[in-house]
Amino acid sequence: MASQLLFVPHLALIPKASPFHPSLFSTINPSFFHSTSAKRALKSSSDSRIINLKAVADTFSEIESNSANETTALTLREICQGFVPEHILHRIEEIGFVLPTEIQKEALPTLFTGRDCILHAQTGSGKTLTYLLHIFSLINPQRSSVQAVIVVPTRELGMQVTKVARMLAAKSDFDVKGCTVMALLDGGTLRRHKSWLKAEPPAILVATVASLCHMLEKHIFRLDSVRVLVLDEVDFLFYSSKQVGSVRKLLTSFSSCDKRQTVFASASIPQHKHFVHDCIQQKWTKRDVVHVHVSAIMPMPLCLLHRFVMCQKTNKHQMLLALLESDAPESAIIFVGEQSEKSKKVGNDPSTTLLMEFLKTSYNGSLEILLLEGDMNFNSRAASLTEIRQGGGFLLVSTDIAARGIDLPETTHIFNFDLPQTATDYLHRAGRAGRIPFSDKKCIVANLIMSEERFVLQRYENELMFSCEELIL
Ligand SMILES: Nc1ncnc2c1ncn2[C@@H]1O[C@H](COP(=O)(O)OP(=O)(O)OP(=O)(O)O)[C@@H](O)[C@H]1O
Repeated sequence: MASQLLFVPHLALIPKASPFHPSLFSTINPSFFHSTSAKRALKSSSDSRIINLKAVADTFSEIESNSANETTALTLREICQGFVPEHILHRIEEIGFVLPTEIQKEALPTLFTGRDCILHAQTGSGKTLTYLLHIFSLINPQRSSVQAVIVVPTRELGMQVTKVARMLAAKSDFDVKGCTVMALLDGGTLRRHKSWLKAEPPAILVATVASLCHMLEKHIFRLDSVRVLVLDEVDFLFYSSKQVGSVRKLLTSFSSCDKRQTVFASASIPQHKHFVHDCIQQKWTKRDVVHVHVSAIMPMPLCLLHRFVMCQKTNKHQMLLALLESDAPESAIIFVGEQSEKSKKVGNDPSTTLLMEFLKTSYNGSLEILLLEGDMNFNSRAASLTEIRQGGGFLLVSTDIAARGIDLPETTHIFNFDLPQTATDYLHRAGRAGRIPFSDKKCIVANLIMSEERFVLQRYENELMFSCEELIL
């Protein structure tokens, strides 16, 4: 570590509370500091005692891309060869996944050794493909049993993961037995799934916790045959009061299975050292669990530009309209806060309804206006997402239900019509944009805030190490 800091002596002058204190650099791979571009970039700022946040971010962005060019890049095929079946490798290349993202490069070799893993990397960094490729390396399609279970917090994320798994497993020209994937999600018809699980168990099960636990309690299937259990958005599952009890029970049951491997994934794992410690203590993971932490000092993707506009409660709708007109997004998600119980009780309309009505009468742009919120029935929720995925630009008004895991790569703008409740929520909402790996395209996160909320946003900026620029309309 000392040799790494030789290149950045000025960093020692930064106050300890700063997000750029040298201690934070301990997570960077040492080879990174020895690259020519890193030396050049860090040297050029060595006179300055005041590190501008944006300048450091830009420097890192440049260093990251330069150092990527300097090292000989292994392809995904080269990393997976000998582990993942040929027809899957062929399929990923057909889809266009040739180079690995950072988390794929770092985590796949560890996953292939059979060790438990925590995949901790930015939103949109390709964690789904990471754990799916590993699952395909383990599955024996000849065996009639559930061999991998992926637990997700919402039906929408479950549908998306199922779709990706099926797309990879789809038979190509190769003469191979397909690998079946079942979605066991809240709101589905469990009776049909019960018979299917018993008669012809799928190799991969993508499930929400409640539905999965129901099947386990009714002895419709057992965990014994499961080789790998993935918990996607693991911090959300643990923080959700409705789901945490079942999640703990599931992990405890799985801990007694032979030949088990447990994988956790998320872009945010608050207090991750405690989390890892707890997992080992509770035997939810083995002692040699690996925490693969990519972009540890920059949790927010650098392709996102953050802005805020000051407004009054009474002119928020007009301000949003002005932003939509000036920015002309290709596709956008507008996040609105959940309606409080108190507001429901007195019979107020939810903010989502009011905003939808406003946009339908006032917005003259070409984007299709759609709604996604928890109170809608499952069919309407699915219909909204299907419509979005059929192509064409969209303006999706949503609560935090769309904040986790949903992958709509065409999203160029995020509007926080209401500020999220926590910095973690901000990270996941913002991360619905900028989801095309290896792309140079910048996306916008715009916050509509009242003056008294400025300090809240400032707190998120400090915690997540990004900077937000004021926009005067
Ligand atoms: N190697 C790759 N090359 C190109 N694109 C990729 C690659 N791996 C994944 N992607 C694409 O990147 C996008 C984001 O991937 P994914 O949904 O897995 O992100 P994530 O890390 O799970 O994000 P989040 O934390 O927000 O859930 C997807 O559209 C996926 O198809």
